[in-house]
Amino acid sequence: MSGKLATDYPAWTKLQELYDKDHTKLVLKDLFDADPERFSKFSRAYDSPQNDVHILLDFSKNLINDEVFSTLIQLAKEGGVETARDEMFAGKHINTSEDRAVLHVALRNVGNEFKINEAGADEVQGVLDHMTDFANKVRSGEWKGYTGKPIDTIVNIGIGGSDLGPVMVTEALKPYGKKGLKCHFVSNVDGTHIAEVTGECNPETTLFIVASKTFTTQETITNAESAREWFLKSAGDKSHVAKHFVALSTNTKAVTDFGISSQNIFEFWDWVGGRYSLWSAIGLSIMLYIGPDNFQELLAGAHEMDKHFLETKLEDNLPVILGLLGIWYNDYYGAQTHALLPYDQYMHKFADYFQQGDMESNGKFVTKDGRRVSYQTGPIIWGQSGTNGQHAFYQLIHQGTKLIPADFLAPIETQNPIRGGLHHKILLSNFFAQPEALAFGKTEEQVREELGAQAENEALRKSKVFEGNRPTNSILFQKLTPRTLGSLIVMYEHKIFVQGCIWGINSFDQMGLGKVLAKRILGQLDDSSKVVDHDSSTTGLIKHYISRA
Ligand SMILES: O=P(O)(O)OC[C@H]1O[C@@H](O)[C@@H](O)[C@@H](O)[C@@H]1O
Repeated sequence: MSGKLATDYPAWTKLQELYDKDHTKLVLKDLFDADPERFSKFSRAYDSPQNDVHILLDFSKNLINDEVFSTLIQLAKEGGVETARDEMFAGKHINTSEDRAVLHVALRNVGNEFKINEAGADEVQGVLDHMTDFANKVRSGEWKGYTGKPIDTIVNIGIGGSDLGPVMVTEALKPYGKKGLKCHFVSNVDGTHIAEVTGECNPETTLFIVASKTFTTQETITNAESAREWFLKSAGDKSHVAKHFVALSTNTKAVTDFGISSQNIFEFWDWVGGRYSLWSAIGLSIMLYIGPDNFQELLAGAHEMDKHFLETKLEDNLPVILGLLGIWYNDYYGAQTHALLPYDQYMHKFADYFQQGDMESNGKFVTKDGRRVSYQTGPIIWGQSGTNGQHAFYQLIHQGTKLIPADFLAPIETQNPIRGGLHHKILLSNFFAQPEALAFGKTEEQVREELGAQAENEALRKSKVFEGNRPTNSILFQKLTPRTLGSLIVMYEHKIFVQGCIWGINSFDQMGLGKVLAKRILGQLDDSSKVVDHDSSTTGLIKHYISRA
């Protein structure tokens, strides 16, 4: 990552020329009519080395032709994606503002294939062993609560990267979860969240996992203190905390100050970014739920996709292709958003997860060398599982005025083949139908034929036209196994990397402003005479609150 501006690259300029010259001609119907081989040309199959993960990426329904595609690949070359990628894997401090390496790839370095020289990288296995030992004890019932009962409920207390990954993965891998083990996730500082969750827990059989890289995050520490208070109301003796509270953190001092025993700390390192941390100790709730073997599978799938990203030439490289297509719409077509639409109910938190993954990474307006960009960077990521989204917001994607590139994802095999697979066939028929409808729409002529005598009603006729030409990727994978999920997550992680690299921004830092202001305001909320140094709106709001609280 050079910190260069994307506009410095000749391919960037050439893409603008291609857009100006050709975008009116990039009509999917015509492109498919002109080339019967378009699907095979613009799709790529990924098969894992042991042939247990299959992912097909069909990107033929994108507004591209050969020249656009090859120029996008050229942009990746000029943008130094390969060099930056190699630097990341080698442990170079590519997070320049924080002078840190970016080594989530070291967390899933199965078999130590990548040689990484960075303090802590050689401790990864030790922490995994610690997690495995602990998970086995809890899952087998050997680990007992303060009254001698086994644990049947885990509560992960964390926010942002210390919450979203564990939530998303435990939901996605429910079929692999331990029956009878309940998992809760408390993130919001709104007391409602912890109160509702503890309301469902028995202190004798509940394990709290306090997940915080820094162990200073106000929401998490407040929730953890409240959980401890709730627990001690029943347990009485503080020495029981050790059986019911563990911590996942890089800040061991703050954890022991909190009262958690040093044996119950699962560590990680400053080169693990919060939004890339589910592979680290932050994944303890995942391991407890799906078991160490399945967690290992998740890591293996992640590692295999790392290798794919590292070793595959750019034009066949899934994260590179996804990243470049995103740039094409974001920077040339003016698309503001990108939708993630998994046709798998278990993936219902996938878009939420990548909302943070992508938007916190690439929502930046200065390059790594401090220049303001003159182009759009990270897109707004959103989405929902299909088919629910179809009955909510797809109308706007089909007939609205905005261009919304979307990724459709679906498993070939369902985990729940009820009624002879009927549900899954219906689900998949929608998965196939939507991108087709988005691409090819319905012309006024077709509407006229359908309407018969009513076709003379011009308003009615026009309202039924679907212009089509709305771009999508279709991603079909075999089955949502732990290994496949690991690969899918990493495919998107590296997509974000590719884009950040070309935009010249630092995808791995995060500067918080709201957090600092909130702390100052907290000290003013009890006394209106303390409400100083704000604009009149903020002052008015705080004083209104104080007068009525
Ligand atoms: O894990 P901790 O340190 O509590 O941070 C929790 C979260 O805080 C947010 O503001 C972001 O920076 C996230 O990336 C991070 O995951």
